[in-house]
Amino acid sequence: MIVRPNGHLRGIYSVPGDKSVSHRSVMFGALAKGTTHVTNFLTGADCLSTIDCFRKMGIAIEENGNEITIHGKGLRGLSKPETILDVGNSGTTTRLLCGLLSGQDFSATMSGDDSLNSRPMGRVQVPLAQMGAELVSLETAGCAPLQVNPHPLTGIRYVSPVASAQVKSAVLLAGLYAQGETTVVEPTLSRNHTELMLKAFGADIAAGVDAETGLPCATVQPCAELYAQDIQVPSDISSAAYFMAAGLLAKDSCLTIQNVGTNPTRAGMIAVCQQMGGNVELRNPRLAGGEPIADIQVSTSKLYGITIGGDLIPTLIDEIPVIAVMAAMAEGTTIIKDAAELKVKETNRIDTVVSNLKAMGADITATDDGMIIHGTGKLHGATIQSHLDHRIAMAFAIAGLVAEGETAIQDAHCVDVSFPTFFQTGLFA
Ligand SMILES: O=C(O)C1=C[C@@H](OP(=O)(O)O)[C@@H](O)[C@H](O)C1
Ligand SMILES: C=C(OP(=O)(O)O)C(=O)O
Repeated sequence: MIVRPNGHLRGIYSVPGDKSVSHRSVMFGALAKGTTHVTNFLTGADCLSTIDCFRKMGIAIEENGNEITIHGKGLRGLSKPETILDVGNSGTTTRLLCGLLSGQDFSATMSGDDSLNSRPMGRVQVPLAQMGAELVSLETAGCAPLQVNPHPLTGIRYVSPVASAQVKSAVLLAGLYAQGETTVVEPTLSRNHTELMLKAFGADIAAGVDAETGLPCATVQPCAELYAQDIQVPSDISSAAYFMAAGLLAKDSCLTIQNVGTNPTRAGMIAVCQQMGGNVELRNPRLAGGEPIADIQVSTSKLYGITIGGDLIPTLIDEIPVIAVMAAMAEGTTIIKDAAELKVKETNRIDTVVSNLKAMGADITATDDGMIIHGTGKLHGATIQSHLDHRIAMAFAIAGLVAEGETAIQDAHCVDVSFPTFFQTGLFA
């Protein structure tokens, strides 16, 4: 994909449904009694992998554009898949399924693409094994392909070393099937869609502060049954982030992104844009399907470097590649720290952001847990290696909009994972 400079970005844009909520709508809908209708479902490759896995476990799912209907079979209604479950590129599918499959009375095997099969699964294997689960890495220890064998589960209190919603969700989902209650404590609060949605589906689940550590925690009780819900998926703030960056950076621009989910565990991008000096306004804030949403208006702004770390990181972890692009175009130094989790995404995003921004002329250095960017306010076109990482392809397409000359994004089709229509949205000339 060749991207050329573009400006005067004006008007109202829509981005697809939230990836995290879309995955969970299929999973919880499949485990619920009754029929779950979902609107604004993300039809990206990752969520289609989740649909495919549940079809292989006997769940009927109808697709009609971005509306889907899931004919749930109840908490113990899944059947043994006849083939390997193909989890594609999706870490969320894999790790949440690790928890959920641990509670079934059949064996199942999951495998994904090269990127997925090299990502760490020990982070869910360890707590799930403490619950009694049996998850066997078939090729490389701590990685998929993974076979999950049936075994009775006991509730645990797990103090997670990482703020990861995927780890938290895997343990809580296994907890639905365990004897006794299950608590997950995390170092800082990660996205809480599992807690909110499981509660809506009828689970006995509560979030709070752990008395012993003072850290965020969630506790789930063993569950008899979940019940079908209608779900309106908010538009994905992680996808809206590219439009926010484009609207702030491109010349003479003022654009609005509609119906974006602004759940505080996801909304760090808004705070960062404002702290960098960006004109960002939330219009018409309201609730849709239990989640806060708003229309986000941004306009061309002079940006300044800031320090981003601590509790903010889990609320914008997937947006860091595009935040790094904003930092390169800003005045002053941006320090991104406490973000070592970037190393275990679809690529090592510290490396892929740093090497690609360097190729575009930025002054950027990798650190152990993030990066330091000395903003120069300019970038030049280059050939960008996406390494098949959708966030890298999209972040650098935005860089290409404001760089001098042409930018070529290699393997740009990988945007399909979370935003299939990205290059047709009107941002690109
Ligand atoms: O739970 C989820 O839906 C997700 C959690 C995050 O991963 P971690 O929980 O591993 O940080 C995020 O990067 C991913 O895109 C989606
Ligand atoms: C990290 C991501 O997703 P996952 O972990 O589900 O592959 C992402 O979408 O940026």
